[in-house]
Amino acid sequence: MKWTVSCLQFDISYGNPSENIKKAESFIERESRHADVLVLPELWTTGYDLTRLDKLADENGEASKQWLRQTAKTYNVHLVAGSVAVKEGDNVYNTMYIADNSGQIKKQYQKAHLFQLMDEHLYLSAGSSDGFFELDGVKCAGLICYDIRFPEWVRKHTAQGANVLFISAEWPLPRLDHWKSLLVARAIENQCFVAACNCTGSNPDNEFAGHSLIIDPWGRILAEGGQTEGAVRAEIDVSESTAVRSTIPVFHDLRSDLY
Ligand SMILES: O=C(O)CCC(=O)C(=O)O
Repeated sequence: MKWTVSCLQFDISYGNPSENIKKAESFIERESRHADVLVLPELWTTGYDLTRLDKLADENGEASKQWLRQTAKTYNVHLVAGSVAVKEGDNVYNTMYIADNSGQIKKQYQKAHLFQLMDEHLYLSAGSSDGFFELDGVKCAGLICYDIRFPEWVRKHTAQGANVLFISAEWPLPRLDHWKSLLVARAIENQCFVAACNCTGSNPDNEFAGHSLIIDPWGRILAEGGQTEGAVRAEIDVSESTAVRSTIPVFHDLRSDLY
């Protein structure tokens, strides 16, 4: 399967969902002419407006899912729709939705690792189920930002066969070097493609790094954004992941008797 994948990196308007939805739609409208799969950043409707998140969060994700079904179908594109704040009962989750190009929701993933340095644990609840899904018969996983610091969590998904990792993030500029090194390492050690979408711009507390990346299973960077808004696009041939896994059979050679 060959896909053109595009990460839509943009400056998220703080606590302003209607502005952000308008901006995302115009990116999606333009980029759907060039790509099969589009990836959005983390918390792209609200940004990290944590103190108001309880009010801004989408009740059970109903509005987000409705928007996603319609948008994916209208533009005939698979959407890894970043993440949005979703309220379930008394809890708010950092939730990623994925829809295929027929408008069917394929997956919901709630961020498993909350980033204490940005106070996420005070305002959000951690999810506890995996991010594994399939699109066009391709095994994929969706993960969110801080999750990439947990190689065991990523490996859980690739051990289940995921050949493509989609990451949505609001990764701060001071740790841009970590962002790049961690993503390249996750691609190499898991012998998979990585498509990672980070936002640009800033909020009252952080400046964000942009530099969305698309990386192949050898760890080569196929496309990289800068610090300004735009689409970061590359064609990927998913079978390359299987080819690399048979050249260096890491998954076969794993010593699960030792660790
Ligand atoms: O791990 C990091 O340095 C950044 C993580 C982060 O910003 C997040 O999970 O929102």
